[in-house]
Amino acid sequence: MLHPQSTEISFKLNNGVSVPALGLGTASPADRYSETKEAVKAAIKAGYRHIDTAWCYGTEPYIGEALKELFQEGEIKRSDVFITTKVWPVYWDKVSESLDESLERLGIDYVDMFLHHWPLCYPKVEDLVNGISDLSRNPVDSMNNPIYDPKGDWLQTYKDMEKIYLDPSDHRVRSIGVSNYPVEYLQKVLNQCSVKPVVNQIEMHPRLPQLELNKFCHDHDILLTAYSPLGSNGAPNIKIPLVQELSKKYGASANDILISYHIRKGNLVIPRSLNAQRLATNVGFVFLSESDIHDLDNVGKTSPYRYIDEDFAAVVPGFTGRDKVVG
Ligand SMILES: NC(=O)C1=CN([C@@H]2O[C@H](COP(=O)(O)OP(=O)(O)OC[C@H]3O[C@@H](n4cnc5c(N)ncnc54)[C@H](O)[C@@H]3O)[C@@H](O)[C@H]2O)C=CC1
Ligand SMILES: O=C1O[C@H](CO)[C@@H](O)[C@@H]1O
Repeated sequence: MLHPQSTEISFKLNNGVSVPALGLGTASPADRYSETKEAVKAAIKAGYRHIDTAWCYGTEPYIGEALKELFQEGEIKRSDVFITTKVWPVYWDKVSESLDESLERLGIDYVDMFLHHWPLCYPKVEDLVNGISDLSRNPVDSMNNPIYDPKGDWLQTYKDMEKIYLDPSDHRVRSIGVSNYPVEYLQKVLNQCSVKPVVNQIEMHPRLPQLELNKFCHDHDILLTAYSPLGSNGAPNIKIPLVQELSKKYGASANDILISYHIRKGNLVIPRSLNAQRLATNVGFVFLSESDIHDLDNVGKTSPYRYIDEDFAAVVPGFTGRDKVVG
């Protein structure tokens, strides 16, 4: 049976906006930020129409350069590409400023999706050397423990995003959503806010299948976006024996199996690569069977593994500690 490429599959967000299932991740390593420009151009030429970035990645200006050239060359127009950015916790109470900075760096006047990056609040601590907009990305005390803003209220960030989205004179965002939200936080948003998040972007792959969040989000018409689908740096998930087995069974790359796993479940997925050849070849969609999906879920069901595990996430229930994760 013939199947479309992963780049040709789209889903509908709960506000009616269409989103390509496969997006390009752009959390490039700091010493390779500038390569993001050519990666974005290569991805667009390979058929990608969805780019995931964030205020804190440092790659927005390079994505902006790529988009400018792609628009000038007539390769795509703005409405052909879905762009996501995110507000980082140092700007938990400066949502509008964060959005303006992102738009300026990206060289565009709206984003298709604007996400609350983490439900926590950092104080604004100056860091003129390694900071972002001269603020420390992850403020820590003298013992290297994360410090949080005592006046902070993570829900306020989402409420401020909601105001922007609902203001009929403000056209800067086409949809709003969240990232790294556990079920109880999503429930709080549903109880206290009027705009349902369109997505929850979370780490998800066979070693961290996130079955509880899948059920909750699908029951509430919230899409999940899988980050670190390959297992982040070095793509360790490619070596999972079952992934290798399915790769042989379907005559597809292990990368395609790991991406199709999410799309087949109706979720979005945003792998990262700076390699033009990989970007062009890893877009095959594999129509995995129900039993393949079940088996892939089982890889991490009993002993889930989280690759992105940073100290600051300790305040978000269930989101930290490699030994403590709930799949
Ligand atoms: N919302 C959030 O808190 C987070 C969001 N993200 C987003 O998700 C994206 C993807 O997650 P990442 O952690 O970047 O990791 P990933 O799981 O996409 O893996 C990236 C790694 O895989 C390598 N790779 C890519 N294709 C490969 C192939 N075919 N064979 C071998 N190696 C390959 C890359 O060189 C890189 O080292 C990010 O770039 C970012 O946009 C990532 C982390 C957290
Ligand atoms: O999006 C993100 O990327 C970094 C890790 O790559 C993480 O801190 C953040 O959630």
